[in-house]
Amino acid sequence: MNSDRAKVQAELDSVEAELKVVELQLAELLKKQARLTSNRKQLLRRLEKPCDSTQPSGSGPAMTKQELLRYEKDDFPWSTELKQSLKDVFQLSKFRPLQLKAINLSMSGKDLFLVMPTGRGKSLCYQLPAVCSEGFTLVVTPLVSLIEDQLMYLKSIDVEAVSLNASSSKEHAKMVLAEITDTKVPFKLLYVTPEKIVKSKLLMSRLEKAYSAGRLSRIAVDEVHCCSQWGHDFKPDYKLLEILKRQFPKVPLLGLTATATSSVLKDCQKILCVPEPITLTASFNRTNLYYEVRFKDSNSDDSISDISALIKERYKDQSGIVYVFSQKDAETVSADLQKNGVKVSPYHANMNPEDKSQVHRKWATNKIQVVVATVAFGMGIDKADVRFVIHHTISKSIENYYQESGRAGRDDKPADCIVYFGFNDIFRISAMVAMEKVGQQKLLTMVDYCQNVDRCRRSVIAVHFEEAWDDGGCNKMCDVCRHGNDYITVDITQHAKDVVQIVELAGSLDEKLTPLKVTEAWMGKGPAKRRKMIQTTTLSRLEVEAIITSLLLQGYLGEDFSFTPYTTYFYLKLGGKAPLLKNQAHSITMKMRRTGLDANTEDQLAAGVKEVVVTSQSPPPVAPDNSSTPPPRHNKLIKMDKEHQNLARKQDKDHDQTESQIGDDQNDPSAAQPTAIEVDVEINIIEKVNDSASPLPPLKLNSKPNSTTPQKKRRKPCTAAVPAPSEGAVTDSDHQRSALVNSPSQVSIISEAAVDELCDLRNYYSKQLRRINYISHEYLQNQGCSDPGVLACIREPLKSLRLPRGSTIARTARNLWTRVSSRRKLIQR
Ligand SMILES: Nc1ncnc2c1ncn2[C@@H]1O[C@H](COP(=O)(O)OP(=O)(O)OP(=O)(O)O)[C@@H](O)[C@H]1O
Repeated sequence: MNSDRAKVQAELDSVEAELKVVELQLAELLKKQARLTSNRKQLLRRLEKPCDSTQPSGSGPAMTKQELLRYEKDDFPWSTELKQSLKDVFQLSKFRPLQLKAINLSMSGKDLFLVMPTGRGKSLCYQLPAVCSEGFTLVVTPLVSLIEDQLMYLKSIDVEAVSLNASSSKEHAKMVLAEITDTKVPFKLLYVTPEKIVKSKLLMSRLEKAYSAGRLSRIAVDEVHCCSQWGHDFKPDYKLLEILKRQFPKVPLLGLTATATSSVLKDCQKILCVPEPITLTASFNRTNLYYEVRFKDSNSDDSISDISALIKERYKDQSGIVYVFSQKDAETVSADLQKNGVKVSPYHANMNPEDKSQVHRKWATNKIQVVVATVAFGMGIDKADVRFVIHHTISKSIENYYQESGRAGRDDKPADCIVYFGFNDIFRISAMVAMEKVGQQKLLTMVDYCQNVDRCRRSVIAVHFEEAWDDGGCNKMCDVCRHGNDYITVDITQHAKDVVQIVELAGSLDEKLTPLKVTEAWMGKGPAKRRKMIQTTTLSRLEVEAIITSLLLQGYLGEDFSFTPYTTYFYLKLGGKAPLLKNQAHSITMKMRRTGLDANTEDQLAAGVKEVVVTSQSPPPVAPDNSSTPPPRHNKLIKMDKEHQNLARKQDKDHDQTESQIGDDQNDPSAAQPTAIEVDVEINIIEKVNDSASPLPPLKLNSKPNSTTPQKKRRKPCTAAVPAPSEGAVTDSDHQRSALVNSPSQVSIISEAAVDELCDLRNYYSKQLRRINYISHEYLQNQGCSDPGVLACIREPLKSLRLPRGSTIARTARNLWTRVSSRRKLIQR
């Protein structure tokens, strides 16, 4: 009954495990379906409409393409003044794409979201209307430094602008507040930080007065993506800006951003209470920027010397920025570059304001060539001739990367954006963004951008901004398009299993492994104890890291964090897709850059290719038929396989020898019995029990086999009942067994109750051994022998009391007997 239940339970467990795998596969397929459906929708939309760089918001008022085209014209009542001011005030000859349309829409009183890449001239879209309108424009900007930059610029072109922020003096604030309600208000633009709007009741009351008097002509919310938690730069005060539309419903609002996706914009629209804004999105394709990813080697990080060489040679006398991860990195990288003869200065948030503006000034006037900066050096940096932006560490998201790298080439001339991608950096950043809502997700998109070896980099960026750029438009302005398909497609299923096994093993030992520990364990550098239990690899560190990264990206591994008051630790855990690896049919591939792989490594990787190796030059080789032969593995694994085979062969040999010994025994007439019944004691399966073959009536022992595994055949009840011996003292039953003890039960092993007997024998001998051990131990100690070697030697046989798998009853019984005898001899000596 119990064995039936166990059987059913085992089957149920297996069905449940399979169901889990199917569920995961379904989830994967559903995800794929959603992706494809959305892709189809976008493509259909593109087919329906003639192609244009502007995309009216789907949520906006039903404005047709034709109607929107109207706003590109210059026959509006304000058009002449616009043209004049563009030239006279801003000293610009013509509009850039989308500027005129945005300005006309805003001048017409429409609410508008303008999504335009960094450096393309968003500011003009509210500055020019401000100059050409009555009253003033309220501009909400997140940073005081940004405000100061804008004020400086506007002052230089004689446009009156003022600001109110936390650092404004009392007198200045008083003067500005008074001017807001002055009908002869002299300024055209009022810049404020969001917290000023949220916290200053006085400011709000003055703005209400200006609104009633019709003097508040427009509201511009710069960096509007900061409203949304889904954006990469969420700022809590932005969330409270809903007050603007609530208090000033008739004033047109213009939201500006360089990086918002449509879901972020939808969120912003809701937060700002703008019911039906028109969204204009300019193409994000900065055709003059060259994108490249370089790999940092964890063994010998030579990124600094690489960067120094680039700056001194390729970018000689050209201006650039090197972005780093932390303030400390800013100092050290800057010092290292200086040592290498590059004119640089660090820049980070912890510097005092004078030092910051001094560095900014020196860089802007080309007194220093490079600023080594954290992201604090960002918004408002408007130097036209930046020829390179190098990321010493990856950014925390594609949006961040796009914006940071986008500070290059604002003058539309060619410029380079290079990122150094290091395995360890992923986890430094991951720990940093652990508390952010979608921090990990966004970081992984950046990692994917870097790990990618086959898709045009600008089209990866495009997908992120929901644009569709075809690779043809890249003009070899990214490393992938420039160097062709220099990659191999590798089947990493076995590698994945090995890595997952390492993480699984750690989990079972209640251990957490950092990515470094996983890497080292897999490369065979962990503790010897663990090394024995896992499959190690001889792949190079770079490949090992690439595979682990790929498993993280594909969801076979996941992130696990542990927080202390001072730091956040990152560990690897099993990802949601790890159970799929239990399915034999499941396979994983990854594309790996060929450049940098040495021939040996490439062979090792290629050996694991089950499917195809693709390069643009060579046709795909025919996939080997792996139905009968397992795929070759790389050297170390092959070596391990060989070791396993040798061990197996040795075991077979031992087995044969033992069998032949048994054969010899069987030649002994006293032992001449029908063939011994082969019983796998561990799983307790009785192949066949021949009742009639029993020469002696079977012995019935009370104790039952300690096994839960179902048995194939019920044994016949035995008649001769012998009570089990009690622990310690020699009992009557011990004496009853004397026959058994004095001979290795060669007779009983072929009886129909052989298995029962064996188990009972085992119990019996076990107790005997324990007793003998105890006595011998005492005895030896009494004799003054406490030599640990002797004691260990006595104890040793006790450790292996479990019967080996595949052993015959005869062999096992004899083993036990030999042990008992040898112990006895030892005591008697
Ligand atoms: N029509 C134009 N013709 C030539 N230059 C222009 C034009 N419009 C703007 N610019 C210049 O482009 C540069 C960038 O403009 P602006 O600072 O407004 O960009 P932005 O889109 O706001 O960038 P960011 O997102 O970094 O703030 C400025 O130097 C500006 O003078």
